[in-house]
Amino acid sequence: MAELRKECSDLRTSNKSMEIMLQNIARARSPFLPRHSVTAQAGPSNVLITSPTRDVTTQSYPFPDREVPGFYVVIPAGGAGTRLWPLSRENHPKFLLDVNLCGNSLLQSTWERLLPLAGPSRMTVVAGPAHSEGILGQLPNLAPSNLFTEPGPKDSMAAIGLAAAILLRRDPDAVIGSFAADHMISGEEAFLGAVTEAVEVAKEGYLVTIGIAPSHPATGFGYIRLGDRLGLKSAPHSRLVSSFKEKPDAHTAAKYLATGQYRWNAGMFVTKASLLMELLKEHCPALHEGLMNISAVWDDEAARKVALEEVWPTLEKIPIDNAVAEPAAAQGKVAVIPSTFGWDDVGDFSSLAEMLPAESNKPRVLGDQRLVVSEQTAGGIVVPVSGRLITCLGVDDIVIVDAPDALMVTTRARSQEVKSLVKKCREAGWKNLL
Ligand SMILES: Nc1nc2c(ncn2[C@@H]2O[C@H](COP(=O)(O)OP(=O)(O)O[C@H]3O[C@H](CO)[C@@H](O)[C@H](O)[C@@H]3O)[C@@H](O)[C@H]2O)c(=O)[nH]1
Repeated sequence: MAELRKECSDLRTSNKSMEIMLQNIARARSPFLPRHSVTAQAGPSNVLITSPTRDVTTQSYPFPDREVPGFYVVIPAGGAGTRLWPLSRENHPKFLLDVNLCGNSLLQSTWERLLPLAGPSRMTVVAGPAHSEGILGQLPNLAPSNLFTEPGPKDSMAAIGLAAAILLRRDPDAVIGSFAADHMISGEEAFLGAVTEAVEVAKEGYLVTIGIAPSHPATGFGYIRLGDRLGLKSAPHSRLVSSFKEKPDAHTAAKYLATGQYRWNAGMFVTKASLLMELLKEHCPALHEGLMNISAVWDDEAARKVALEEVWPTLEKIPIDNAVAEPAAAQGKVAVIPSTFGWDDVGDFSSLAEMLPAESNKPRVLGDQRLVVSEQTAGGIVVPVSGRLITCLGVDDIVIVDAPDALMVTTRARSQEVKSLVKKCREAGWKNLL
């Protein structure tokens, strides 16, 4: 018996070491994978994904004073973030990467930031089937029943609408807040304060967004024009949204900034689930009907599978901004909480560069500084991943990303266009590297 016990113990140790070894290998391959993650390759102790005992209702909740009762977090985790290729790949999209080498992926940081408000049982994620395993591996406290798997990308309205329709059936009074899985935020207290205020305004029957103070005339974001103050005691900063302006050109963006009346749209929406579905019914009735039909059978696995197969492909592909936010703003039903926390959608290598400390006449380095030797090369960003030495001379504002299997070189000004480079690689037959 003692021998058997020792054998079991040895086996457990070797499984454990195997897991650590595999995680270390994965990390050595890419330092941009987060520190804490249980993946399918992690070996036999990978029970989190299938374990029927993964029960969030029994988990401890360490932030009782921050909790907002009845508030549900929805994290749409879509898109591959191809502008960050070759760091991001189809199997490791931006939200699963630790892009600033802080130890957490963007998804994990999003989860931790919002957990105090909702607690694990009211945290939900909407994502495609290819990423379910990665998501559950990175978020061990996410209940599998709170991961809403969509068969294919249908843009943000269908993703957020699916979560809203399911949560509405679970809790008719649910207030939901949707927050992208792959954004960076600094000033977390200000962020939590803004969301808490947004919930108060949502309870008054508004679709509420959070407006970010713009720091430069960005062309990759939507803008929100501020309207009148709402005058709510519980939400002193709240204003009506006068209108949304999606991704203006540089000239128009500069004009917006000069007025002081615009905020960036960070794609954060807080609303009663019932209001979101009413607005959807009014402005996109077919999409509303499809989502209501799917949510009606969500808890029946077989019926859900059929509904997703039959209905999902027919749904309209439309962003939440166009589907409901813009038309509802014209009806005076959208409010904004202008806020001051730092925010970025880390959309490309140029915005990643902005997050790193600058040194004069040197590129910023994301990774091991010793691997980059440069002269007269200012303003750019170098990402050494492969481990080889990278040298540059006289190439200002350059972007170099040196992954083991692909090297990407561009300029900061053109880093938004990496997306089209990825498309070109696909056409050239390099699908396995994307
Ligand atoms: N699950 C899922 N999520 C999706 C899908 N499509 C988009 N999303 C998620 O919805 C959010 C917004 O989608 P994007 O496609 O990234 O939007 P965008 O063009 O960048 O513009 C929106 O976000 C900007 C801020 O990043 C805003 O400035 C802009 O006004 C707009 O709201 C992101 O979190 C993205 O992951 C989808 O098919 N499925």
